[in-house]
Amino acid sequence: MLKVQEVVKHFGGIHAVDGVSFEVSPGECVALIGPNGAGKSTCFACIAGQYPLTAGHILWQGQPLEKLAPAAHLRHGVARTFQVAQVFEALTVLQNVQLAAQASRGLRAISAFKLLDAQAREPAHALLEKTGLQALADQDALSLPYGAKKRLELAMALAASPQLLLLDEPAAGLAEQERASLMQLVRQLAGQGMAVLYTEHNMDAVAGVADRVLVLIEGRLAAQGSFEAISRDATVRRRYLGEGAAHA
Ligand SMILES: Nc1ncnc2c1ncn2[C@@H]1O[C@H](COP(=O)(O)OP(=O)(O)OP(=O)(O)O)[C@@H](O)[C@H]1O
Repeated sequence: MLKVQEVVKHFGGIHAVDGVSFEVSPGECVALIGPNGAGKSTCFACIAGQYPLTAGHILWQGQPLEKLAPAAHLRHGVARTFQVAQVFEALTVLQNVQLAAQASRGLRAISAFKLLDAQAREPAHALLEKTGLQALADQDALSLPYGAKKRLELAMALAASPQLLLLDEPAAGLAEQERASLMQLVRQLAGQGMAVLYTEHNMDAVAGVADRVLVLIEGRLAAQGSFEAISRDATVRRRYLGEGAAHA
């Protein structure tokens, strides 16, 4: 289980995250939403180990995650994706996933590339199958359409066999059809027992996908519950989802 306990992150005088606590259990798909500047990215970055905390704790399976470097997260079953998909454009789709699988076993990237081996091929093919990329296995990542690049980044994250998956705006930049099918995949991953936490601006990627929605406003958790429940919440309606509220 992921336990975020009273997390505070200040940048000088800016209280980006101001005492946030929540938990994500295995098998649960949780969305972190809120207006621009609410602290979503900062909160997410704290969990992913990008920033030292001003105060509070982040525990994963009882381990203090905030004490681990981001690179060590994979070894503890925590993988992430980025808002703008990050893949190796000079490699094929299959090679990207092979490399990710090997890197997650602790091989340095440069030596891992030289060692792209048959051993990692089968699991990599299975991941391409799972993420709907099998037909593109031998295509250079450079020439992939953006939706496929987002899928590839997800396949690379899955190559580490994570138990906690952190997705930074998985639906950003995707057309409606691509978004729906990617979020269906995300839902399936949680259904298979993974703990999934994602930030999102697009409510189509939250409604019917997230088991629970956390709403951040001004660095604090303003509401949490099902999408239906938070949609009815007076504060959330006034500050984010409701009539006249500005949201992207
Ligand atoms: N590295 C930083 N240095 C200084 N201030 C920062 C930094 N990162 C974020 N902030 C500030 O912290 C606050 C929260 O920003 P954050 O990016 O976490 O919000 P967000 O909810 O992710 O917004 P958006 O939806 O627009 O991405 C904002 O006031 C922002 O300007």
